[in-house]
Amino acid sequence: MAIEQQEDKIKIGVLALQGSFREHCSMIRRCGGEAVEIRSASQLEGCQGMIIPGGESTTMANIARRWNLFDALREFEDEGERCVWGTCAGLIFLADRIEQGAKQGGQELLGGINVDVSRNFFGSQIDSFETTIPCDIPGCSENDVKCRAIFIRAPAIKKVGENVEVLAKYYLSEEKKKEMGVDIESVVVAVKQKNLLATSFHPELTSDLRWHELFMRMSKGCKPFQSKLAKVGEDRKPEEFQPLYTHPDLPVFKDQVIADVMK
Ligand SMILES: NC(=O)CC[C@H](N)C(=O)O
Repeated sequence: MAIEQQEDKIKIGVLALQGSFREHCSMIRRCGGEAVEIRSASQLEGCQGMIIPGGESTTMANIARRWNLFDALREFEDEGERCVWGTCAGLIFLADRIEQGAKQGGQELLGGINVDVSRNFFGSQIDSFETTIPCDIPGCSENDVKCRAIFIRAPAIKKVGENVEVLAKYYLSEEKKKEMGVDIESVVVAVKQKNLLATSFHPELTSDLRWHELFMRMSKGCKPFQSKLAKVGEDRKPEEFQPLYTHPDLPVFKDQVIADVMK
C-alpha cells in the first residue's frame, strides 16, 4: 500500500554522485513522495530524508569530497531531525566503524550508526547473489514479512552496538560457509538507529516498496532541512573544487601531486 499522496509531498533527497540513485528516486515517486537528486548542498534544502544509494563507497566519498558535500551531509544528518537511509555502499557510509576491508589509508565516512561493518563481506562482484530473507519492517502490517534481498559485493554488519535495532539477518548455509571459508552462523543485514536506516541489500532493485514505505513513514514527521552552512546559490563552482589529492592514495592523483610539485 503506497503512502497517501499529499499536497505537500514528503521530500526525499537521493545522493546522486554515483550508483543506483535513479532506482531510489523512482521508488520514492511510486510511494507518492518527491525525489530530488542531490549533487550540491543547496539541493538538500527542504528535504526531510536523504538516501545514500549503493555503488562504491570510496568512489562516492571521493566525489563528495571533491564537490565539497561532506559538511552539508553531516549537517543534514547530525541534528537528528531528519532521516537518512544507506543501502549497501550507503550502509558503509553510515557505519561508525569499518571492521574489515577499509580502503588502505582509511576512507571518509559519515557515521552515525553504532555498528562495525565488514566491506565486501560476501566476496567480490562475481559472488553477488539474490535470496529471500525474513525481515522485521517497523510499522508493516503484514505478518512474517519476507523480502527478496539482492546482495551486490555487499557489506555485512559484524557487530551491533547500543541503540541499534536489528531488522534483518542473513543466515549462512553450510555450503555458503564452506564457499566463503568462514564459520559464522549469521550476519546482520538491516538496522535502524532512531532516524537512521541501513540495509546491505538493494530494495530499490526489486519491485517491493515496503522498505521505501518504511523510510517515507520515518521521514514524514521530519523537519525540512534548512542549512546554516550552505545557502542556495552558494554551491561551489567547478573551478573551486577541493583538489582530490587531499587523499592522495590513488596512483592517478599521485601523478598530479608530483606534477604540481615539479611546477
Ligand atoms: N553494491 C554496493 O553498494 C557495493 C558496495 C561496495 N562493496 C563498497 O565498498 O562500496
